[in-house]
Amino acid sequence: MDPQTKSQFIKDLPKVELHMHLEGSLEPELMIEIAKRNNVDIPFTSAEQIREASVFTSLQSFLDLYYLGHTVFKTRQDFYDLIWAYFKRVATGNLRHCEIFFEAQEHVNRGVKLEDIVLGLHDACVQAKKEFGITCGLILTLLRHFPPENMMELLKQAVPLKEYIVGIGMSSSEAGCPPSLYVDIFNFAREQGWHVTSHAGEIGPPEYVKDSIELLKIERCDHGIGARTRPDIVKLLAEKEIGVTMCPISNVLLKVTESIPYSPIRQYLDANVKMCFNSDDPSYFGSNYIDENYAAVEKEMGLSVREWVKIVQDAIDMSWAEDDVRGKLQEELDGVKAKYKVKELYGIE
Ligand SMILES: Nc1ncnc2[nH]cnc12
Ligand SMILES: [Zn+2]
Repeated sequence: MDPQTKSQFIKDLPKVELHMHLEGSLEPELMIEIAKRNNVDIPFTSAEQIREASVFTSLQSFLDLYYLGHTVFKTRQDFYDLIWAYFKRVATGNLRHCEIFFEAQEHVNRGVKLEDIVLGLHDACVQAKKEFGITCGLILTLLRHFPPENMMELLKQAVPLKEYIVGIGMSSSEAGCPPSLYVDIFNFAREQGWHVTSHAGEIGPPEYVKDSIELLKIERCDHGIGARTRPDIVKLLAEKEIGVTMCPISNVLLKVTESIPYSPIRQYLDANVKMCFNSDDPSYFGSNYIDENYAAVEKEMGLSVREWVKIVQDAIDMSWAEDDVRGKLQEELDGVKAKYKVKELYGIE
């Protein structure tokens, strides 16, 4: 495929995003606007200042700014506006389905009502399906910098809102927070019928990936790149079909990997680990959304057509979408394969 056709082929692929923190899509202009209308003091008066502050030396240096951004949110409308801005942006990049992390624990601990958050987000999801044909699942994401008891309290509060929440995730820094601390939390979440995933092996050691699989029984692994020095754990990911949701631009900007080719993308592809590419916190990482992550991987690594099809197929297979949505995504991927004669020219069914 010539480079121009290849780039169009990658744009045409139906995008499925499984690792995006809603609060990480807060563009600086919207942060300023919501802070003003809610009378929240933040140490910035312009979007430009926030962009200038968005240069990071580590995961923690990012989290410090990121959680400051959380403080502007108060009302149901705020959450609607935040997710709506994401939908509007990604609709232009052919996003078809997403499962989004929302970090209610920060907001509820500040006094915001969980119901306002969930219902504000849900309203926008309904509208996005109508207006853009985008489907969205909401993942209530627990934060490791709060104690497990606080996580459990939030999960219990979320039970009556169960129908609006597709799964439970866990993020924030892994430092000093091994998966073994959260066994009861994940047992409770699974008992409620929620899907479960967790950040593991972003900055944490390989054992955190293994323990998240074996103790927390995660269905997919967010980042998961920390397993790369342990072939036995990479094999476990492949054998148990635990897909990893990779975030290539995030890993480079947070100094987790030296560059995109130095992440384990090639290693995991060759080991037949399921994986997909995602944006993590697009607004804080130079407004690089999922389509820009796809383009960056192609620019740095030049994956084959076969591998690109696998990435999107894996994302569909890893998703927690209902069967009808999954069927529609499959049809769209098959349509792109037919358009580019992928079966005839590249031998992929
Ligand atoms: N990259 C990341 N790692 C852990 N927690 C996060 N929350 C938002 N982005 C995150
Ligand atoms: Zn993340």
